[in-house]
Amino acid sequence: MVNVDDSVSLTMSVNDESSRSDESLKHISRSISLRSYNKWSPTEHGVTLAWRDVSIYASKNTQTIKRIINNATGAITSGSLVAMLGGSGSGKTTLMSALAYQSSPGIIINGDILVNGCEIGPFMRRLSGFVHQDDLFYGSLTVMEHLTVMAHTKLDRRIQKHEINFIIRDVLERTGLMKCANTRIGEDGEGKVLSGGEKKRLAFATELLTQPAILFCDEPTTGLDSYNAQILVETLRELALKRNTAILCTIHQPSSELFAMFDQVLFLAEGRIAFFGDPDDAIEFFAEQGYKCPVNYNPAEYLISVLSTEIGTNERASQRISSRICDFFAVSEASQQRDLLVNLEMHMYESGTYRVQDEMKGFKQPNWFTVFYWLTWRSLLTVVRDPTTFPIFLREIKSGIYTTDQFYLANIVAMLPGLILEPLLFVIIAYWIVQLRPTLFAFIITAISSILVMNVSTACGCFFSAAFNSVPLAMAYLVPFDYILMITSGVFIKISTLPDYLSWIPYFSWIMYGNEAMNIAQWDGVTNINCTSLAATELPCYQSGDEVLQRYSFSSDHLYLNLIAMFLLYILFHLFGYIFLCRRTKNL
Ligand SMILES: Nc1ncnc2c1ncn2[C@@H]1O[C@H](COP(=O)(O)OP(=O)(O)OP(=O)(O)O)[C@@H](O)[C@H]1O
Repeated sequence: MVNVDDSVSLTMSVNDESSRSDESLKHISRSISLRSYNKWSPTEHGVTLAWRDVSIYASKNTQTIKRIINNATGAITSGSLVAMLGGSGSGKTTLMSALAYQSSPGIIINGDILVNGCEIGPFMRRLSGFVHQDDLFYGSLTVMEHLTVMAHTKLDRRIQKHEINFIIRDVLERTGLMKCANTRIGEDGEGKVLSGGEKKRLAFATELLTQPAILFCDEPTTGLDSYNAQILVETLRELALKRNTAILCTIHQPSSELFAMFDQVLFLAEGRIAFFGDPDDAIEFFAEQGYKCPVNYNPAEYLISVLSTEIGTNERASQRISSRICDFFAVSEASQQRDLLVNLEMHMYESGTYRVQDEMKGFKQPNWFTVFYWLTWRSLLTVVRDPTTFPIFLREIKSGIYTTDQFYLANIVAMLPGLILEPLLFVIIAYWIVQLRPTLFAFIITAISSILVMNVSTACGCFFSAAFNSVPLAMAYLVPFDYILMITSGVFIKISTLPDYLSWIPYFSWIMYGNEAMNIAQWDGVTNINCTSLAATELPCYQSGDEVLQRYSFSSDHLYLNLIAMFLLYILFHLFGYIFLCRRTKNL
């Protein structure tokens, strides 16, 4: 175990060996003073996120592997606001996702990524927040409703209700959203809803609920005008300073003012680091390489354009330029300064035996039923106000807010009231208009059968939606499946006349079960059907209810079996739906 004194003396010895300037010593010892090394406690002492020789590959299949990041080394410390810049496709999102432990399936990462001398792992979900470029929300909820659900599903279970309310108010104030607390989030293209800037701030507010030690933001200013972009970066700066949070943002073409607001800037070119240091030093470094930013020019835009690969005739020449700049940076003073900090972290990693669990076990997940309750509440609001979308579920599952079973059950429970009330209302109205059998028993069986048919149909829909990735594909299978079950429901074909190889199909037809149960309720025990009004027609005359049932190959003995069969089909479809949903979230 390494203690504070060891770490400081280690800094000194590293410093002596490398004969670094006083300034670099000051820089390093500033980060050391933020924490002690005899206990792994990023939430208490702040974080240093360091990565060394990180290469990232994407594999489409076993034959094709593409290198996206090439030997990147760097570190960010608590309280600093760092921007990652580079041309489109230079690897910003890929590197940031890897640092946040949020890489997609098929991405291979080589190299070391450490938080306070510990290899990153699933604990990053607790320790960090990730603000995605595209804001996905349940548009039918208000800002307050959204934050309430998120707070109850993300925060420690021991936090009291009044404390949760205080935390929500605090993040609303911090992000300037107090005035729109009761505004509907809304979908794009709707009337009076949150603006783009407010939605972006809501995405931050959601992440800030857990007070993350590290915050990753993927292009937070994209889509905002320069005024809103500046306000947002100011909010981030304040957060870094006051809460000691380490913040890493990827950013596209920031204005000169925005560029100067970052503590450090990291330039990527074709997966390599072209510069990492102060914004002013970046301008100076590029000028030393012969790329002096012209007066009245936006420096970030100019430096990115120097590093960007021009497609076409100049492609090779521009690749050579960016590669040369990366080579120069690798041996520059700024790079060596950064390496000191990274090497120290690596030393901690190699010699320390930190117990990540000690820090993480202090956190108590909200209990299963609390999460289930809040998801059900959100689903109910959404069902009543607006249907929802799948991408939000995938994102929230990926960030570990809840589990698939909680989500699936919550949605079933939220749908139930509608799926009971709707068929019940239909039966109450239609039953008496059509003048069906006027007994309470017949009425109850008809109502129960209708409710079960409706629920099994929805369960079947859930199963198909979970099993297929796209609506058209799900429909391509669902529609013929539905027709087959309808045809074999007993109304169109006498079931006993089906050929042997098709005779099993009605067993899967909940429409047949519902139809048989309702027919039994109407005809069982009827003995005297009056056929006089049919005399003039050629329709056959059935004298008793039994004869009617036989006409459809139904049997009055099957009444309760039909109801049980529909219930079993309901369970079966939901079970398969759940299994397929789990399959789709397995590799997230
Ligand atoms: N899973 C993947 N499989 C194959 N290639 C990938 C994968 N992810 C990223 N890439 C490729 O890696 C390169 C870098 O992508 P990345 O999204 O990290 O770039 P970026 O700098 O964030 O770009 P932009 O600014 O346009 O969002 C791109 O060429 C992209 O096509």
